[in-house]
Amino acid sequence: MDEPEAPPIDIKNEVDNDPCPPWEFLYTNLLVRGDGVPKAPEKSTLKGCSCIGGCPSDSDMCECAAKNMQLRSEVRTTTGFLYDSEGRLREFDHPIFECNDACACAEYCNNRVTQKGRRCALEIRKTEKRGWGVFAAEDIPSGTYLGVYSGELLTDEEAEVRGKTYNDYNRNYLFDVDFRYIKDYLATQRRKLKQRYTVDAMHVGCFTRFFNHSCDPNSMIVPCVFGDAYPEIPYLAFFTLDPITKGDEITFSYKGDTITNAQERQAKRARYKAKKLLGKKKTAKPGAFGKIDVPCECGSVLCEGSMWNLGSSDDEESGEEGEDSDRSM
Ligand SMILES: C[S@@+](CC[C@H](N)C(=O)[O-])C[C@H]1O[C@@H](n2cnc3c(N)ncnc32)[C@H](O)[C@@H]1O
Repeated sequence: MDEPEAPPIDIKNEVDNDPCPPWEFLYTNLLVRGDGVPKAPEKSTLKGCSCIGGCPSDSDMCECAAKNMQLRSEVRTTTGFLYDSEGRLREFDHPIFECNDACACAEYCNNRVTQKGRRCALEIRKTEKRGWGVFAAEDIPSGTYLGVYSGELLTDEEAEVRGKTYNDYNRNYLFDVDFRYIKDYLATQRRKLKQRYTVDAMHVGCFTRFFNHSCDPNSMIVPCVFGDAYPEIPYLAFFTLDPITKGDEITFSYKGDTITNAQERQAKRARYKAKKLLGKKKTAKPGAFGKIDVPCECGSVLCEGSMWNLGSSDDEESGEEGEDSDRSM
């Protein structure tokens, strides 16, 4: 995935003398497929729309717009595409089906956003307690595409083996691709989920491998599919949830429990502040999958004390359904 308009990413460290993060990985925006993972779909297997010029997002006449609608069970409040006319994501709860190489529509179609790459300015900076992190180098509106979680695409079995080793070193770059929508979508095509996949950004990846966890994140991953040849292997696309101010750290939740509605997020913060829960952290227990028992240092008012899903919660706000992954990040 080329990013012709992506501004360079500066690396800064005002914490200690490390000149840059350990550069122990190959930099790419692509997924490098491991053993047992199917090859990227041939163009001939992709299904596209037959729109001329830009796709009409307010009409189901566009096959791609219809695809974006079909898993949205709730009342339609918006038209077909998940992007607005500025290319900002306006709904975070659904997989994105972007127009692809098999579509007849033009390059300027509103339904081609992540494939054009990052446009916002970012920095990688050392933090006091969370290693290196990613920061905004300009104000960034909500719904802005940030980048893709690239890396080695592994079968679940291979990831399980690697995860045990990574946990010994206290660093984990595995992200399970087990979004809720996948089974529903495959069912619409009379297919069953046969294999689960994980992206490993330890040895191969891009700046997104430096996103730290927060219990009150300002970005999240939304699965993005180009064509439907392999809906079980979407790109993991990061979008800002809230407007982000220049200098803020950009984070996501490793637990996949992100509240996508802005008012609900605000209301939860207000509840936690009112109850003076700041500083009252849960004790991190050993993970159900042998995950690292590292205390969370996100510092947010919603901090739950742990970066990972560690089994049952005794928190008064427990019961929120996990959305993405519960084995790795
Ligand atoms: C995907 S990496 C993120 C980049 C990492 N900070 C680095 O320097 O390479 C995940 C690791 O970052 C650290 N980390 C991320 N979020 C954290 C948090 N909220 N509190 C403490 N450590 C965190 C943990 O060591 C975790 O295993």
